[in-house]
Amino acid sequence: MTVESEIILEANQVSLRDSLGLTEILKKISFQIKSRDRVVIIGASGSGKTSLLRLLNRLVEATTGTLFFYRQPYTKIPVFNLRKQVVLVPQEPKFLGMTVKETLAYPLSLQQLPQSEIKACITTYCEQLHLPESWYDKTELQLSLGQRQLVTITRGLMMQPKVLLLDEPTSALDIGIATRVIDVLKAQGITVLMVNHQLDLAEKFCDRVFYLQQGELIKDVSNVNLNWQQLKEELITSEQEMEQEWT
Ligand SMILES: Nc1ncnc2c1ncn2[C@@H]1O[C@H](COP(=O)(O)OP(=O)(O)OP(=O)(O)O)[C@@H](O)[C@H]1O
Repeated sequence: MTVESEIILEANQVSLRDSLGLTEILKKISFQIKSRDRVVIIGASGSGKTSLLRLLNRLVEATTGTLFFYRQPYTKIPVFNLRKQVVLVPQEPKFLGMTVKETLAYPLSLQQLPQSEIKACITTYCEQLHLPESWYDKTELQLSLGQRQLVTITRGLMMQPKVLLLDEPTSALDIGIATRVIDVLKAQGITVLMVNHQLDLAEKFCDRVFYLQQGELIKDVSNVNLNWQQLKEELITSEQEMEQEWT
């Protein structure tokens, strides 16, 4: 087996209920993620996209079913080790009172990397993503949502994870910066699962689509079978149906 076809993540009949056990948020989801897969998760609002990423980052626990990381059940892996390798970039990043530079350095200092290496890493990745030095001493209150997103994407990449989970990472970025982010992700050959409503952008980057509907994974399509136009139309219809249900 080549490294490219190695299975990194696996979900086997995974379900998730809310904390009160009243609602089934994700229903018997199964999939395998191989090295270098670039998956976009789509679906109408409330279909479970963010919940799936949170589950994969172990911010919530599966109610039934099993998740595996390199064939090891999630429950057997210390959370800190898992989160070092399966990194989540949330939609609304928080810096917990730290400056940009401290935020970028934090995960690497937890791994006890020498300061000189951390500094070099920050410089390299900030240059690649065009994150200006003038932001280094700013706090989250001094940055826009898009700027904060760029900082947390940079931090996620700096951790060189096995899998990067991105929750609408480019929703507040202008198209030029968003495209640059996508180009860098592509160049790094990183394995990615991203929630993204901007399907035109996802089309440039992703080679696999997970389609969620009311917590069910109703489609898992890759490469040759991908018809982006059809998916866009289906998604619009699904979103309209969901809106009608709400009103
Ligand atoms: N902690 C929770 N407790 C109860 N219900 C929850 C919780 N988290 C999510 N949900 C419910 O689970 C469903 C899926 O939510 P989720 O945020 O995963 O959807 P989504 O597809 O990411 O939506 P959007 O596109 O609007 O961000 C929603 O109906 C939501 O109300």
